[in-house]
Amino acid sequence: MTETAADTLPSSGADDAPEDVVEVDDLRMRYGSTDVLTGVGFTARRGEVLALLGPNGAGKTTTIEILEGFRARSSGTVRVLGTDPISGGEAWRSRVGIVLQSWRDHGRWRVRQLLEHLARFYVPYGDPERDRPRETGALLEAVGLAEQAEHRIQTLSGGQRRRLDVAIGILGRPELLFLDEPTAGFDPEARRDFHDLVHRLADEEETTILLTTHDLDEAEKLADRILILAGGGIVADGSAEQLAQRVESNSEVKWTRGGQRFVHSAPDGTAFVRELFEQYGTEVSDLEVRRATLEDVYMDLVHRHESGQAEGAAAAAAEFAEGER
Ligand SMILES: Nc1ncnc2c1ncn2[C@@H]1O[C@H](COP(=O)(O)OP(=O)(O)OP(=O)(O)O)[C@@H](O)[C@H]1O
Repeated sequence: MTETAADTLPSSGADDAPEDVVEVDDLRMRYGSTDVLTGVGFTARRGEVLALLGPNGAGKTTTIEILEGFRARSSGTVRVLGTDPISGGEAWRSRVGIVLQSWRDHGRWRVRQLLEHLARFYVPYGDPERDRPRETGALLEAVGLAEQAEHRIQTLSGGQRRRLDVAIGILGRPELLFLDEPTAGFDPEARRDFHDLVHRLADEEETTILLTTHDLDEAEKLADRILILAGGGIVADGSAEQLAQRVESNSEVKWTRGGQRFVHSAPDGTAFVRELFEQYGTEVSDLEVRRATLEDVYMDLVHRHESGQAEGAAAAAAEFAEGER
């Protein structure tokens, strides 16, 4: 990332920008006679990282493509950076970053060459608040491709190509970044570097980030808020901790006493541990308490939807989101 004054100083004009970068209300999408989205609603604020989760075919890519302006919706209200994406012009597009599929068409180009070529698009849209485009050398460093700068794209590994996709997505220092399954094919180190990059973009540049992933661990690590899309609507909206509180699941308590390992499932883990210590005191060691994880929440909500309780789940989500505001 370039080290310019725009990186480190708070941007004056940004304070006037609307807090809600994405506003979606009653979004519906029908393909032929199939309703895929039947009333999606959510907002994303400046600098917020949102993970959109949901089973295969739930409509995550459809939702993102509508927000990107690549797909016309059937009905509903959508505002992205204050504009309806379907009528967003070039200036609007320059403020949005997109990481979709790999760039397969430019195999003979060199990494730096492609980035410098694409960077020209952003030159007319530079502004004092956000220095556009990023300087290529700093960008290559930020995504871990400095050593491959002069390599042809067709010689990159799958993970390196994905890093290039990310570089292309953030080249214009976007205010809003869409990432569709960004870490598919990343090794653990690349994944961690990418997570650091996402945190830096959100914290230092107040970039709003909307990502889709099937990796619940990744969603939990990256996202300020998690949205679960199932049955055509958002059935959960909140932080991982907030969602975990919604699921009535037992805590799993493990401990060792007299050289033996014990496991117990209790509705109230804290009360059980208190009793355990009252009874056995210092004989208890290696205590572990595991509460509901994001995976438990996800499974619970998606199964509830699949077993026909979708409306109840969606209504509970709306009520919960309202209570959190
Ligand atoms: N252009 C299209 N024409 C008809 N149906 C489509 C079209 N695009 C997507 N669909 C259908 O809409 C549904 C949602 O697809 P979408 O790709 O948005 O889901 P997704 O949540 O992103 O899935 P995945 O997790 O598998 O990527 C699927 O049933 C899909 O077959």
